[in-house]
Amino acid sequence: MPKLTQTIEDEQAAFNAVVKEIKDWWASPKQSHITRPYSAERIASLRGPLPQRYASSDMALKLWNQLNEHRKNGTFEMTFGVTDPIIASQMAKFQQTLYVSGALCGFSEVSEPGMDCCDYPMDTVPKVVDKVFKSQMWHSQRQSHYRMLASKEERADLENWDYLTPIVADGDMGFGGLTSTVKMTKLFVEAGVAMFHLDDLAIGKKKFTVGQGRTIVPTSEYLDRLTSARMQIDIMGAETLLLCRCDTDHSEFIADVIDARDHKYVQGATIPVTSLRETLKEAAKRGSPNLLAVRKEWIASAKICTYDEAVEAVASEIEYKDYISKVGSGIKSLKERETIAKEVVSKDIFFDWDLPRSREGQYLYRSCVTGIVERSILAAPLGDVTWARMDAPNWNDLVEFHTKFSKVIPDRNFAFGYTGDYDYTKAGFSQEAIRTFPSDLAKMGITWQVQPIWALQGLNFGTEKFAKLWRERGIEGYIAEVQTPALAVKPITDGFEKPSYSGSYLCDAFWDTVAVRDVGEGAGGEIGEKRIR
Ligand SMILES: C[C@](O)(C(=O)O)[C@H](CC(=O)O)C(=O)O
Repeated sequence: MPKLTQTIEDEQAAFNAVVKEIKDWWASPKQSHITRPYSAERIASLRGPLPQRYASSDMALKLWNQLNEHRKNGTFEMTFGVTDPIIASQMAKFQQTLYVSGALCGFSEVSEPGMDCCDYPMDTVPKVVDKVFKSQMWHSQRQSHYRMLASKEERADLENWDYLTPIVADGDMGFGGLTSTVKMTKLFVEAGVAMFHLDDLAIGKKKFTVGQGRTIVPTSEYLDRLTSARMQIDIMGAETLLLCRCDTDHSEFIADVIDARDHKYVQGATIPVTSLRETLKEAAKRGSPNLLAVRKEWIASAKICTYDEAVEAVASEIEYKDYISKVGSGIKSLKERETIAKEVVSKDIFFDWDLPRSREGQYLYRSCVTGIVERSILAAPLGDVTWARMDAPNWNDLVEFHTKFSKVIPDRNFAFGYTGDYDYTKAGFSQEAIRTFPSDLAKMGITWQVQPIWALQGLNFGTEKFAKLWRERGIEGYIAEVQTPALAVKPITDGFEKPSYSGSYLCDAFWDTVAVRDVGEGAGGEIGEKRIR
């Protein structure tokens, strides 16, 4: 194998040039809001020798401009979840962006379908992004070819859609440890994604069906996840946007207590009882039919609360005030809180956060808007857009989150998901409030809004209706209810003068181009003047 012949000086000069290029790039307007915990030198050393150019960068810059334009004007983008290129092509007419939803991919893009538990392979969503992005390129290609077959005058009446709608994708929790997040990020960038989101949920613990809440990871692990993705984007020299999603709302558990920033939200037992784990084990042995009820009873009997609440319950009013002022607003671990309480509270405080731990080791967590704001603000400098995913459309929580966040980091672009089974009436929304909800959200800076799983309701519903029609009315029903109205749409969808959902003229053009040699001079030169066909 030949050795590289470069001198050490040349190698150093080339390295220094890359470092400078990275530093200049990070100072550019699109990058300057990001704070990295690593140096340009480190990123330069992690780069390979053949710099690549990624379409992801073009799409990210396009999305970034769209979002900032919305932010300036108080307007917003409304998109929905898609995994199918056919649906994506029609969305280009009304949506500025597309969303590749993990939940939808888990249902329809894998050989083992299932609930949104993030248990599908790590490359599932990137592969769908790749498929959809390639379809966008293909639609752009066939459209531009078709247009260039027409004269300038004719072109004015032809369809001219922007099929390159930036794709936002679901990266869930990064599908493993640091290296999985790195690999997934690489796949997303290579696939042409404009932005993807990473959340703070614990891997393998995304449950919806057992009547228990979600589990988040410690703040430090969430930040590491985002940093891993940011590092990989930087290694690739891409502009890809990172959406920092925070799923702390209504989370019931935290996977670990390694980060003191989380301690004030961890709950413990304030009565010395048998541990929850032992209690459940005993109940299972006895054949108790409802372990969830046993758990509920245990939680009530152990008087579960946070450490500060435990202090409040025992201390006098003056002692508690003293305790709170000594704790202050900085980070204080449980140990530090206990030391302060020992100093200022005359009575003993019993607090044990190990007693309520689950059999998987999770700690009980108390979610609140302040906690979500704190996490999101710590995460923000690693990403470009923020999404505090809510379990329900709670208007007060939404206002509190976005107002508090914006006081610390103004002008942020936020995302919001209209999750499929949100009950707006139950959440107190009037018909009028539902109507104005999207624009009311936009007033708080929520510029990117998505209905992630429309396909599960909308497509299912539409397919069921058509299946019934086809069974009952056959081709007569098809012609009356599908074909005739579809062909009546002007301009004809994806088809121009000759209805064709498949862009057959592009295929013809390949034949024409290759066959030019046999048909003689001139055919290939007539583009823009005269049809080849
Ligand atoms: C956005 C989401 O992550 C998805 O996979 O589409 C889901 C969607 C949903 O549950 O409606 C989520 O919000 O967690």
